[in-house]
Amino acid sequence: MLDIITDFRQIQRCAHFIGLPGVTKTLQPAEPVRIGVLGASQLLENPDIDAVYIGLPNGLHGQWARKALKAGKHVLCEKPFGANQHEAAEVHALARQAGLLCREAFHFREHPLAARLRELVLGKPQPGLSDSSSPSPLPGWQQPAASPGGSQGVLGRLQHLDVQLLIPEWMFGGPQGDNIRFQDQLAGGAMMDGGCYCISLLRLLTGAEPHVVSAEASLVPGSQVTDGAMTAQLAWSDVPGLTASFTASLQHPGPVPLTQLKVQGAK
Ligand SMILES: NC(=O)C1=CN([C@@H]2O[C@H](COP(=O)(O)OP(=O)(O)OC[C@H]3O[C@@H](n4cnc5c(N)ncnc54)[C@H](OP(=O)(O)O)[C@@H]3O)[C@@H](O)[C@H]2O)C=CC1
Ligand SMILES: O=C1OC[C@@H](O)[C@H](O)[C@H]1O
Repeated sequence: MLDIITDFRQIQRCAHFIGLPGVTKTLQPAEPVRIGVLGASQLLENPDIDAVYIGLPNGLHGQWARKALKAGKHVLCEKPFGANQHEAAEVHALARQAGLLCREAFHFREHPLAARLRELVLGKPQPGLSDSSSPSPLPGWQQPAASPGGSQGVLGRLQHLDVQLLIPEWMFGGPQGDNIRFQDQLAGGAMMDGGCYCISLLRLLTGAEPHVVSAEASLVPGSQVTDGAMTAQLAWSDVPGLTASFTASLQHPGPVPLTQLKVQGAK
């Protein structure tokens, strides 16, 4: 968050940071950033504000992204930027229609490590905000490449990728607690929390859209929809021979988080 504000300070039109009660009071940036505290609706009505960051629980992303876009604001929204496919498509369409940027906060995609990984695995540079030559009406938005078949990294033709994002139960208090990650009505669950990173990474490293072959969720006690862990097998219909798997968990028994990527190529 502070990095984002620091960046905003380089841009004249974003010199003022205005936020919600309880958020801004902990920040003490140097002049000339001016801090104000407004309610959310006032914030969206303010013509001096160009962009908003939505750091709410998952189940509220869609409705606030819609409100912000309708108010003419660019949006940086926490991941996942919709609670379901319908909501994500609606927000995406709204942003395109309005010619506004709506960016999902997968910041790992902007790190040099991600660029290097993509170069190694796919042999292609990374699309993204850094590509200022993009003619897209939404800066930084690009169609994923149709297929990774034509391009190869150091491992040769890609065969299988496996991603693990395992968070120990103690970190968020487990399903008995009140963390947003375990709330049905806030679109919680391991798939929504960590699984979306796994899919995002797989899309980044292959440049193509996977589909689900099979998936197995372990639901948290008392819920019909919130998964404590999710394992899935994926494939790519336009890339024969390429498969992937991932596991996202909020109930990892280990003492520390585990994030791991394994890539198998033909070489
Ligand atoms: N990109 C990244 O690296 C990270 C992304 N995230 C994402 O950020 C989002 C928020 O996660 P996190 O910060 O842990 O969440 P928090 O539980 O800390 O809540 C964040 C904010 O949402 C408000 N809020 C919480 N519950 C409700 C509710 N029921 N109704 C209205 N407002 C509510 C909180 O207000 P109050 O304080 O007043 O309760 C708080 O301001 C999630 O989508 C998560 O996936 C999270 C961590 C890292
Ligand atoms: O970056 C993150 O790491 C831990 C997750 O639970 C969190 O929501 C996520 O965004």
